[in-house]
Amino acid sequence: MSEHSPFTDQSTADVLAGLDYWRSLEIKQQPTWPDAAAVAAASEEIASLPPLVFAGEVDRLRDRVASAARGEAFMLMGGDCAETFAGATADQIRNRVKTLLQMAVVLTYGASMPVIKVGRMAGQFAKPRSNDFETRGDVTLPAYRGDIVNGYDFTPESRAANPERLVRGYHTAASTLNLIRAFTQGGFADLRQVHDWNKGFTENPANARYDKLAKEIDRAVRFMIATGADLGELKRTEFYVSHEALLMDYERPMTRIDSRTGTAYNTSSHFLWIGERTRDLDGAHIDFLSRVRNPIGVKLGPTTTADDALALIDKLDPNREPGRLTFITRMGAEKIRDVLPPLLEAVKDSGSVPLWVTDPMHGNGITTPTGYKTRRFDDVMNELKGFFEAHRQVGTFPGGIHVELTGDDVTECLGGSENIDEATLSTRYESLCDPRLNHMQSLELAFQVSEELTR
Ligand SMILES: O=C[C@H](O)[C@H](O)COP(=O)(O)O
Ligand SMILES: C=C(OP(=O)(O)O)C(=O)O
Repeated sequence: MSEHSPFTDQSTADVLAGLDYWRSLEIKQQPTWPDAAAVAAASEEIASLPPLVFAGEVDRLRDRVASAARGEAFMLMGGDCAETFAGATADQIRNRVKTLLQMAVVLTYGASMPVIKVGRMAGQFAKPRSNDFETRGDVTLPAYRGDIVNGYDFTPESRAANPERLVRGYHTAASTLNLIRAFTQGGFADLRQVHDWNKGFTENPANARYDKLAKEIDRAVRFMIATGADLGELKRTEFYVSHEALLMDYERPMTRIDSRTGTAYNTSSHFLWIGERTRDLDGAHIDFLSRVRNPIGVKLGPTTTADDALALIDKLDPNREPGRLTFITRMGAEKIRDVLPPLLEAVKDSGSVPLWVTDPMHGNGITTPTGYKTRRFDDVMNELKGFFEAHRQVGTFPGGIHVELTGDDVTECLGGSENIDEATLSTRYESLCDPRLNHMQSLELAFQVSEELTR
């Protein structure tokens, strides 16, 4: 079995053998399952269930990512930090899709180019953690690793990793994706309706500063409708899903050989990313994802060197395939202006054209004295601005944003036009892991990014 292989000219047996090569490598952030036989049975069951996405859709997204990397489109990726099984309700899924659609309209105007909409949804159930254990008082239990692994309740039973959750994760992803497809193809995404929702946002006096931009968008949308643009096209929209490819007992059985090409596709999602904690060059996650055809993202934190970025390109995109690789930078507002430009320079000179996306959330976490994990809206915006500045400085294209958000009126991040303060956090803090922007904060961010894009 080869250590690393290109996609072409391989027998099915070789492709399949390659998909298990990661088992011989160091692997991070996996749960300790109490019952190996039960995990094997769950993985086998998942392997027998239908794919969640079709390889042709994955190919189309790769083309879209390629166009964004060339500066001809902009990517919007967003959703929960950790999706939960209980949260896979019609209302919550609708609110998230609605928020992303609203943001996309605003960004489309700012970028004057198509926006690729990707929900961090239908599979974002596994979480990497800083510590394997959590202590409350004198009780220490395994950390919560996402609903696909264990429960959030702080009891030994709930925190034990339970392989039955793997199968439930599949079914919850399936029903979530089914509703997303219904919403985005069945009329809910109608541009005229989305535009009306956005009017609600800017009519709120708290958002008066966006009035001018909102009026310009209004004129542009009305012009488009008046030109008689294809009404069918206004009603539907392309929408993709993504999640962190973390939990191998789920990702491996969801990876199948495409009958059209004989190559491997991870059919759990259109787009998959590798997290900051699992992107070791010689580790299991990088090897496994180097062998699937999906467009792949890699998170790059503040310690990333130019050599790291170049080595990741060689490993994940040896053929320099357009749309294959996305770098999602999450440097922190204080560091991005220093750390990002040298990376952009080095990669620019390498001949490879990855899509550059900013995640302004993960480098800006703080914990309040009362114990709430939160982020300041101003820090998030500061990192976003730093991202645009760095690209302007180097002459590369700032191709997208990746944001933890929800469509609900939660109080998890500080600031924004509603001025959420520390005392308010407790009123509706629902995230089981990291804090998300709420509906209003998400739209406000879209307006500010749109302003940045029009510059
Ligand atoms: O979403 C990202 C990580 O899973 C999260 O930041 C880890 O949080 P922790 O440091 O509380 O484990
Ligand atoms: C864990 C995440 O991010 P990072 O790997 O950048 O910390 C995440 O996006 O959920």
